[in-house]
Amino acid sequence: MAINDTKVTTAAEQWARFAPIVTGDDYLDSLRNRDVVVYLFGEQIAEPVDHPIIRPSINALKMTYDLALDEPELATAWSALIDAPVNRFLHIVGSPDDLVMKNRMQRRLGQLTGTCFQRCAGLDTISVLHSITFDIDQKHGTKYHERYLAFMRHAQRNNVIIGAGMTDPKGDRSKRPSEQHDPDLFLHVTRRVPEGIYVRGAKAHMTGGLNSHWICVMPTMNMGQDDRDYAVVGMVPGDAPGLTYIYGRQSCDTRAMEAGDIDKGNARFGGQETLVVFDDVFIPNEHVFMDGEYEFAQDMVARFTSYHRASYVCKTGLGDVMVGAAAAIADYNGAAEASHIKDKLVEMTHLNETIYSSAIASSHEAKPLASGIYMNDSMLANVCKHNVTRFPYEISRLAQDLAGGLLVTLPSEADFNNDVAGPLLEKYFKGRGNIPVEHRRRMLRLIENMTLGRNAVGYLTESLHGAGSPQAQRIQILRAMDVEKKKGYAEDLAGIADELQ
Ligand SMILES: Cc1cc2nc3c(=O)[nH]c(=O)nc-3n(C[C@H](O)[C@H](O)[C@H](O)COP(=O)(O)OP(=O)(O)OC[C@H]3O[C@@H](n4cnc5c(N)ncnc54)[C@H](O)[C@@H]3O)c2cc1C
Repeated sequence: MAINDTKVTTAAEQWARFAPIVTGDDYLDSLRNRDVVVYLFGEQIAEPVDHPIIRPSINALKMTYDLALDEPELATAWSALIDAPVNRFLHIVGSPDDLVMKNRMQRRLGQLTGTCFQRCAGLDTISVLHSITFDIDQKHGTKYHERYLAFMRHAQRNNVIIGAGMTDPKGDRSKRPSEQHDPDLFLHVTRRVPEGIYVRGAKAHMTGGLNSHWICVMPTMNMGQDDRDYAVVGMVPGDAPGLTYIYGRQSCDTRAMEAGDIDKGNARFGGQETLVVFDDVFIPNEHVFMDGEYEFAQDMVARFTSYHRASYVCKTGLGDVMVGAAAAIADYNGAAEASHIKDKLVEMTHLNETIYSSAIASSHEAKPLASGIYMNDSMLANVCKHNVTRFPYEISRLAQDLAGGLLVTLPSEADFNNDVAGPLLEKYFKGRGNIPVEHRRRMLRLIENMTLGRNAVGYLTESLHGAGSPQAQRIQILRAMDVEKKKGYAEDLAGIADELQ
């Protein structure tokens, strides 16, 4: 691939194009008329904001702005950096309480949207950058922390969304970045000029990338000396020249193109993942926060996962919706009073609250780092995320149990609107008492949406792989579990003297 001579722009020029966002509608406006290259179903999309498949994902992010106005005590915080209140998704965590409040807000947004609202990875990125830039400066005498704070002042004043581009395509998993057959399988620096750097490669599965104002690129794994050019962290505007977004398909996504809103299951809200390709994208020095300090990549990933694995508490908000949906459909079916139904709702709640408790505990147990920021307890954050890789699947199984087979055999909205088929369906799909058939259909479609359809991405598979596949948590738990110390407790109580060992 030839090197693009994309125009060198300064950080000031990049920020000059932003206007402060206050309301959810301001946010929608901020995404309009951007010069972004987006492919979906083999076509370039002129205006993503108005596309029926994309719009629900934008609505979910919009909710993070709406909530800040509706429930400011939950979704805003005071920023010492600009001496003003800021959206909690841009707040630099100064205490364990900040992390607890963040978790509460995440659960609330899960309840309101029933999907991934796409802003947590960005928040966790700005948290980890605070301490990593500080630590690199301490060792190398660089100026990354100052640059980071300057970026954050702009970000907070303009109330922007930052997406996290950590996961590279990775090619052959057994090989390091510098060993891949194609050097672009991990994002890397291709050129350094006095004003900044150029990066090439791609970031995979990027949540809300297209809906973000900035994308932070950062390493996805530990790096060695030969991987120097891959050890790069920088902020790229979401509409930077050289970026191409290729939209990820979701199960049942074309239902968003159909008439009517019932078969969509959750017509208003959805998630979004894209492959984001960087074709020699320029990053001005002011927005470069790591360039070649490969020995910090491992710490950066470990700290990011400490924050981000606790952020999966958001799935408890979706779990609340699932418990509610399961209880409602049992009620509509006339089975709500059965003892096994109540017991299954108890089981779902128990699983959901177990996730919540590990996340909240991890935040309460947060400790300060050298830069002054607080970080979640890593063991408990990993336990939280590991629970999330399993419990939503069991919660979904129980919701499907209570829903009955109609969950997957219910005819289409078009058939319900048909003059002949419609009345037959109304007659034969009547449930309990005066509950309208439409209520039953809507609740079944919501459960379908979250366990088999578009939002199963956010509730199930993202729960499995997002922030690292299950094995990544087991490795962290293994590292931190200190079995030798625990053997000591047991041997002490068992009366096994040192001299016998
Ligand atoms: C819905 C969704 C949203 C996401 N959002 C974001 C985002 O916003 N930003 C972002 O940066 N990332 C995001 N991710 C990416 C996520 O972090 C990765 O999916 C995750 O780290 C796993 O990587 P992978 O998908 O490449 O799977 P793979 O690496 O291919 O893993 C597949 C399996 O192979 C195993 N495996 C992989 N490598 C090895 C090895 N070397 N040795 C032994 N076993 C191995 C894994 O344990 C796993 O079981 C998202 C993912 C999903 C599904």
